[in-house]
Amino acid sequence: MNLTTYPRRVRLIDVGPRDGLQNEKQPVPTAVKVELVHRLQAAGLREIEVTSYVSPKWVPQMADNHAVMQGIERRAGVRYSVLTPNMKGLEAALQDRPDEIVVFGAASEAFSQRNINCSIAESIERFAPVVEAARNAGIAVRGAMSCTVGCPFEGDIPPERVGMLARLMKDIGVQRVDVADTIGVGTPLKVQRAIEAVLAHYDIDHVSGHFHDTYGQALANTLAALQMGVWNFQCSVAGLGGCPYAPGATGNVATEDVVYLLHGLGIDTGIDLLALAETGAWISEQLGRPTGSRAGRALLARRARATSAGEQGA
Ligand SMILES: CC(C)(COP(=O)([O-])OP(=O)([O-])OC[C@H]1O[C@@H](n2cnc3c(N)ncnc32)[C@H](O)[C@@H]1OP(=O)([O-])[O-])[C@@H](O)C(=O)NCCC(=O)NCCSC(=O)C[C@@](C)(O)CC(=O)[O-]
Repeated sequence: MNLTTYPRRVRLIDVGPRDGLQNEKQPVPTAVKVELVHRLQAAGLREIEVTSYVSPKWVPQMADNHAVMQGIERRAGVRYSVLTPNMKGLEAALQDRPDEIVVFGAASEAFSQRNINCSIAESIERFAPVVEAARNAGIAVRGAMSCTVGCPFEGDIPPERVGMLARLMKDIGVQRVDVADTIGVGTPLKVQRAIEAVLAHYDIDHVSGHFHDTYGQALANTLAALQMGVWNFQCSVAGLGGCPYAPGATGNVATEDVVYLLHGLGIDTGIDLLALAETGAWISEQLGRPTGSRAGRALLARRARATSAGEQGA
């Protein structure tokens, strides 16, 4: 039997505090965001996307970026990243010393206009000085690439457009890129083609997968990316989230579900799955709804059954 070789370890970036919470209608208290970061790092996450320095008129939920960054107790070995769409965002972020900033562009013109109010070409012009200033300040730079398989306004996006965006990101000095299926319409082959187009410009160690789960394909897409050797993924605890400018899209694939898949494949993540499931249940309770993670729900239910059986046996 020809068994596929998977990476031996995988690095997960939990984007729950940022992507997960940015679309919440009710204000989420700063203290809850800070505690979420603390719980994620206690569960073993080594990369956390904490907040974004965007216009509070566009995304009110992230208006407390400074307070969140100042509130977290940083752990050695954990990388804290933040989104910065322009120089104004970077200047604000620099005061809080993130380890990494994220510029975010799109492979779709229509989405770029709706999300950041400019064309793809203009976005790259805006990002260039942001990338340069961040790198001069010793801060790493990631580039999020939205709509790499489909766009809520333009439909299917051909891989060549994704490759073109990756080249533009590379040209301005972005060190690694995320291949994002913003609205979760991708299926494994489409996702693999998008990644393949990016691999013409970035090596496999500098490409990550970011899959929303709208059509229930995110785990299959994760597996398809793993089969290509991708070993960095973004996901969101409890499956929180979605972009306010991507109508109809649901949250990211739940971190717990990805960890369950990876551990089942014998891949090391350094994450304590039960602690992560508890974190997913906790943040969902704070938001007043059940967790969106199936693995998280199942694990906690199994533990509750075991506890109750133990109590009855005692
Ligand atoms: C990019 C802008 C700012 C352009 O917005 P704009 O209106 O074109 O900006 P502007 O430069 O004309 O400025 C207009 C006003 O915004 C202020 N402003 C300008 N910049 C900032 C800033 N950085 N921080 C705070 N305020 C800012 C600026 O000071 C001014 O304030 P006013 O004079 O009117 O009071 C706006 O479109 C914006 O904030 N967009 C953010 C959209 C966003 O955050 N989307 C979600 C994140 S992306 C995502 O979720 C996808 C991802 C990454 O997860 C991957 C995937 O799944 O696809």
